[in-house]
Amino acid sequence: MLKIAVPNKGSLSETAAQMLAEAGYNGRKDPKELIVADHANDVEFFYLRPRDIATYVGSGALDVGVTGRDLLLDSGSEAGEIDELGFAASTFRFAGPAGRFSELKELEGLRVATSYDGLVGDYLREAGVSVTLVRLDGAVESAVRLGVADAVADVVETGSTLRKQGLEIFGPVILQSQAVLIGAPGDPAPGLATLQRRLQGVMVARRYVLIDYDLPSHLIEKAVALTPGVESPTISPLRDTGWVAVRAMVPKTSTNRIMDDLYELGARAILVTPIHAARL
Ligand SMILES: Nc1ncnc2c1ncn2[C@@H]1O[C@H](COP(=O)(O)OP(=O)(O)OP(=O)(O)O)[C@@H](O)[C@H]1O
Ligand SMILES: O=P(O)(O)OC[C@H]1O[C@H](OP(=O)(O)OP(=O)(O)O)[C@H](O)[C@@H]1O
Ligand SMILES: [Mg+2]
Repeated sequence: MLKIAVPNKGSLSETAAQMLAEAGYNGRKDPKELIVADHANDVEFFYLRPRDIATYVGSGALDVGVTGRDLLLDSGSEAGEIDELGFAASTFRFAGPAGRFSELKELEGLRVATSYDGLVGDYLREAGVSVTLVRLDGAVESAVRLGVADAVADVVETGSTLRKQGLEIFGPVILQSQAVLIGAPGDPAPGLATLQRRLQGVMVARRYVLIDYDLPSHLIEKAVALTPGVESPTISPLRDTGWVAVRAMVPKTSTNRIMDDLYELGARAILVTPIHAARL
């Protein structure tokens, strides 16, 4: 059975569980459950703290896991990143009191608060800047106001937590992070390829919709440029010989723009349907 580590709490847990459910796996029903066997799919789920997942997978105790790229790098574990999972996107940045810092080297000799001391320590060592790291568990944006640090290094999504504390980002981007599937060192575990294909299917189903439309045949080339599909759009004859029906996958976020452009071009009966599941 493939042993899969899943975040039990925090910002990754809900979407990770949802993706696995959409991929056809039977996860836990009771949030107090820590280990759940899904015999039908020949996998076993281990619900663990997101920060610990890389440690378990890196040691080989578990085959694969869902965690954040930032947590993986912070752990220093030997687990490897297998696939991006397309959620929990963030950047990892330095921040200080508005207007105080403009360059990384200005941190030399100062105190930097973070929950990711492994990641930040490695980064600053590489950059040749020597600081005192203040390791905090969370809410690090308060550290400057409360006087325990001169700057912070933390996860930034919208930036609103920083702004509310009078902080602003400065210096280079430490990392672009998102949720990732990680694997134990060595040969891929049996069953891993199936898990990967299923998760990729879920990502496609979340990211794309199907668009169908009718079109005068002489406009095919122009319409196909608007909806190239993933491989190539399907074009079927209509009873009226001057027209064709076109079907293609398009990114969900551009649906309305594409519908406007198609209508403008001369397409009619433009229909959009969600994709329930996919294997490409
Ligand atoms: N606001 C956010 N936007 C996107 N990703 C985030 C956000 N906050 C945390 N993450 C990501 O979630 C992961 C951290 O998850 P974890 O559950 O440990 O922290 P948390 O959500 O902050 O929970 P906790 O309440 O324990 O601090 C990291 O990969 C991090 O990049
Ligand atoms: O840029 P923003 O959109 O404001 O999001 C970033 C914030 O979200 C997370 O905090 P979380 O709520 O997990 O609290 P924590 O700091 O205690 O982990 C993260 O640690 C940042 O503080
Ligand atoms: Mg947090």
